[in-house]
Amino acid sequence: MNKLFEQVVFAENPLYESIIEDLLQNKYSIIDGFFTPEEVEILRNVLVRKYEEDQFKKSAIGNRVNETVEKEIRGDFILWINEAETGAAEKVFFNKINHLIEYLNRTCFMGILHKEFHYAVYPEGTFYKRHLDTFQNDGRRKLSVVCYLNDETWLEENGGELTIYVNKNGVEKPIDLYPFPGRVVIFESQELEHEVQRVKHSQRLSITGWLKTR
Ligand SMILES: O=C(O)CCC(=O)C(=O)O
Ligand SMILES: [Fe+2]
Repeated sequence: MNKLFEQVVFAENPLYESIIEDLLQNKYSIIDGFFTPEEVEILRNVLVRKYEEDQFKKSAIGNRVNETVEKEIRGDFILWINEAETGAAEKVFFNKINHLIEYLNRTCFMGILHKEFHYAVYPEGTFYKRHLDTFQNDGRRKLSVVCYLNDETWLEENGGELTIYVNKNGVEKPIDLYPFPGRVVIFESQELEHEVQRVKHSQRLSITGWLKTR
């Protein structure tokens, strides 16, 4: 193949194409197995270690500058991840995320220029009431990305479903998604209200983040 042509030709990625299709049609996409069981286990171990080292803090409402802790609204504990200071496990995480971002920007001109991710732990009894992610004073949030790091023994009875409220022909329909390991849920931050149902047993582990425009 001639050199110039090689640069222009761009391999279509069926997984990413299905994500884009879902986002265009439904404003959300569910990708089971986005992270392999091995990747999930490594990320979970890092999360648990940092949590046990007390590196997490009580989540707050508002933006990073102007935040207040509201237990009635959300009860999770979070730790922001600095991409520049990541270990091996998080590098694998960001490689996958960056690859997806590159594809979105290239094929859909999405204009994702920034991202921010945090680990989250929802201890037993906690939840996150219905909200829109842009209420946190951040209109640049374009796509919300949630990656579940629970282990294989996670049961539906544990609760902690992510409920997203979709609107079909003017009728609201709640969709409950279980936080199974390896599952990633992506949705339009400005469009879809959602909540995390109360965790009834165990603790619910995840990485949540936002892909942001300028
Ligand atoms: O963990 C989830 O499923 C969603 C978390 C969430 O809505 C948030 O952190 O804004
Ligand atoms: Fe949210």
